Amino acid sequence: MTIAAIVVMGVSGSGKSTVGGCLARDLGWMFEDGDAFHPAANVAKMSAGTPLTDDDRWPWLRAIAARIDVARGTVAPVVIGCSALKRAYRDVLRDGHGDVRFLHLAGSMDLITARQAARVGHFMPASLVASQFATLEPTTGEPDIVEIGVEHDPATIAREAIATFRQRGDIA
Ligand SMILES: Nc1ncnc2c1ncn2[C@@H]1O[C@H](COP(=O)(O)OP(=O)(O)OP(=O)(O)O)[C@@H](O)[C@H]1O
Ligand SMILES: O=C(O)[C@H](O)[C@@H](O)[C@H](O)[C@H](O)CO
Repeated sequence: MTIAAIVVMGVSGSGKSTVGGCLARDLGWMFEDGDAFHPAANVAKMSAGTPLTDDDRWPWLRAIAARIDVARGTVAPVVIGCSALKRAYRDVLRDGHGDVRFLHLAGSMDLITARQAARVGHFMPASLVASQFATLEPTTGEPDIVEIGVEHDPATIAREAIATFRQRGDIA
């Protein structure tokens, strides 16, 4: 089975863009930031400190699934950062194909809130991190998800993720 995408998932501030960039570079794959697929209204809402609803998220998730479908069609796999907080969201991205894998960047609310508060030039306020944790559904029972803690530096996390995906036979 050729993998179409590795989705780097986790709450806002968990390091999806940072780690996803390292991962894509190390694999020689393209990187896409899921934030770029949000309609402007979603970005405005988050910037104002209001969490998105399911209805806000469905079109965004479908747009990311469509990008994964392009990767599938062109056989050019992609790393995509997308919070994918609920199982139903992850199912939209899987789209029943069996060729999507997830890297879940897991960490404590304290650590991630501190990183988020220190980050500059991003629309997402640190005040939304708590709601991200409240929305995050456990990934247990989803064998296509590899979880790594965010205490390590991004390059180490990317290396560990590649070693694990290789060990599992997901990637060459
Ligand atoms: N493993 C890490 N160790 C130390 N700092 C990190 C790590 N990962 C990310 N950071 C820092 O934490 C902040 C948040 O990271 P990043 O923007 O990559 O998160 P994100 O999950 O993409 O966020 P969002 O979903 O809000 O776009 C950044 O300032 C980044 O430099
Ligand atoms: O599902 C959501 O609540 C949003 O998509 C957020 O997770 C943002 O995309 C991102 O994390 C902020 O940069």
